[in-house]
Amino acid sequence: MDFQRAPLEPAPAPSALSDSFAAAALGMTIFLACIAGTLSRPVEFLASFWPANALMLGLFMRRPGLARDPKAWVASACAFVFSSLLMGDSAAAAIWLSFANLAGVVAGWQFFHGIDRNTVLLRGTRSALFLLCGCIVQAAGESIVGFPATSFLFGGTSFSAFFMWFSSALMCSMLILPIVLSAPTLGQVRQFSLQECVARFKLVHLAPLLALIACETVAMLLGGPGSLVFGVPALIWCALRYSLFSVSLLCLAVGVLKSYTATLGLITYTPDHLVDAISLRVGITLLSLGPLAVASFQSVRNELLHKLHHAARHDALTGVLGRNTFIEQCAHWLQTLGLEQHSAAVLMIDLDNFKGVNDTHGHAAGDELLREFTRLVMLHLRPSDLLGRMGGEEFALMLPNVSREEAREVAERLCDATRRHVFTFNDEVPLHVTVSIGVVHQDAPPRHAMIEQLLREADHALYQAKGTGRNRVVMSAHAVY
Ligand SMILES: Nc1nc2c(ncn2[C@@H]2O[C@H](COP(=O)(O)OP(=O)(O)OP(=O)(O)O)[C@@H](O)[C@H]2O)c(=O)[nH]1
Repeated sequence: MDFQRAPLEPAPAPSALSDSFAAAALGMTIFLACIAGTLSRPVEFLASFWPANALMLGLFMRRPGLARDPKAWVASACAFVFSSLLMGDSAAAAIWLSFANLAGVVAGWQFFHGIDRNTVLLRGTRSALFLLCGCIVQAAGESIVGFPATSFLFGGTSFSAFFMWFSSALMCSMLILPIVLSAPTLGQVRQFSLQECVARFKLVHLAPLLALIACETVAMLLGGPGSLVFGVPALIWCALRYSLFSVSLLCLAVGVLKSYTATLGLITYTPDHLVDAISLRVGITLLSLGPLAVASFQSVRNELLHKLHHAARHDALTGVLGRNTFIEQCAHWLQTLGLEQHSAAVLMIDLDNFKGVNDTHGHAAGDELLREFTRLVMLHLRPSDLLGRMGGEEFALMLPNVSREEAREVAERLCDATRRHVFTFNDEVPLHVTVSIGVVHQDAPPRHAMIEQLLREADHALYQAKGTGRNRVVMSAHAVY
């Protein structure tokens, strides 16, 4: 499914102000990236590391609405031209080079535009392969337009100019794009809790990173052509343990390190060392492909496992705990917190004459009623309360640390709220339903108290509520010993 071709999701329509702000922010980001890239220029040749184009393409892929906004293109074009002029290029060179940069982004955007969004955002099993192809297309786009300018400006053959540009663009895209695509959203950053992170941290989590540092140190000390891949096992280990974003950052760090240490070994990124420079850049590009493929595969797998785990533990219709999970969690509470002599109440809740709803309004309406009823109940619960669907139209609720009176009050409130609530299905006739509730309360549940016993007592009370006319709460007189 992940490689199925489908248009990217349309972005929500932002306001004109936020549109302009986004375009201006993009222009400023591109400008700064261009300045940073220009600083990596060897004398009399193109920059050896140029992150601006991949950054622009990545932002477009993350926010497709931006790519459809002409203001974003104008802001980026201005950023390319002004930064080039600022760094001393002639007007003709600035315009030509900027045009080449934009041509690469257009080519990359055209490639990724029709691909399934999960695949584009590196959450598909074939994402890494699509990423490589997209980077090749982007690099080809900019180098085809830009290489005549290079040989014109800096001399050398057209052949060397093309391949120098192509290999540099390919490496930059492969190192920068995954970072932009997997970077956490603002919402995720806001949710991030440093305290939680520190609490979960174990020294063993650092092992893959330390292994990578060790491998790269040995690679630097030993040198030689094979040293390019010394870090691969450690990078794969990182890909198995860390998030895709972290792995992308590590690939960038390793790529930049390799690129830099090669210059100490006297490779220069000019046509003087054409073959070595191209070979190294393609090597770095392919080096990060493996870890990125593993990391994106891992993120797909983790997401699926999370969904599977959630589906196994929750009721598919209402989203509350399933029967087994409810019993498991209540048992856990009794075994742990119950030891500290807390009190607890268990409520069995059953909609009255639900069969009539199904018969009169249809099964779909019955389903919708169950969903809405669940939402209604949830409004009256504390975060520590547990709600589970025991089957059909029967729910169980565990209220930890409540007195007998409080438990009765909660049950009465639920009964009352259900009676008053108007259920509607697809604008049809409004419907009123009632609920019967059986409650068992226990002061200081004994250690051996079984949730099954409590449920049985609550069920017995529910049976009495049904037998005495429904739409009521019955408190069990029994306690579990
Ligand atoms: N729509 C829908 N109906 C369900 C679901 N699960 C069980 N039912 C129906 O719920 C109805 C329960 O009927 P009964 O056990 O007779 O209960 P009741 O009609 O509520 O009567 P009392 O409990 O005695 O008040 C049956 O018709 C089941 O088919 C479900 O997931 N969705």
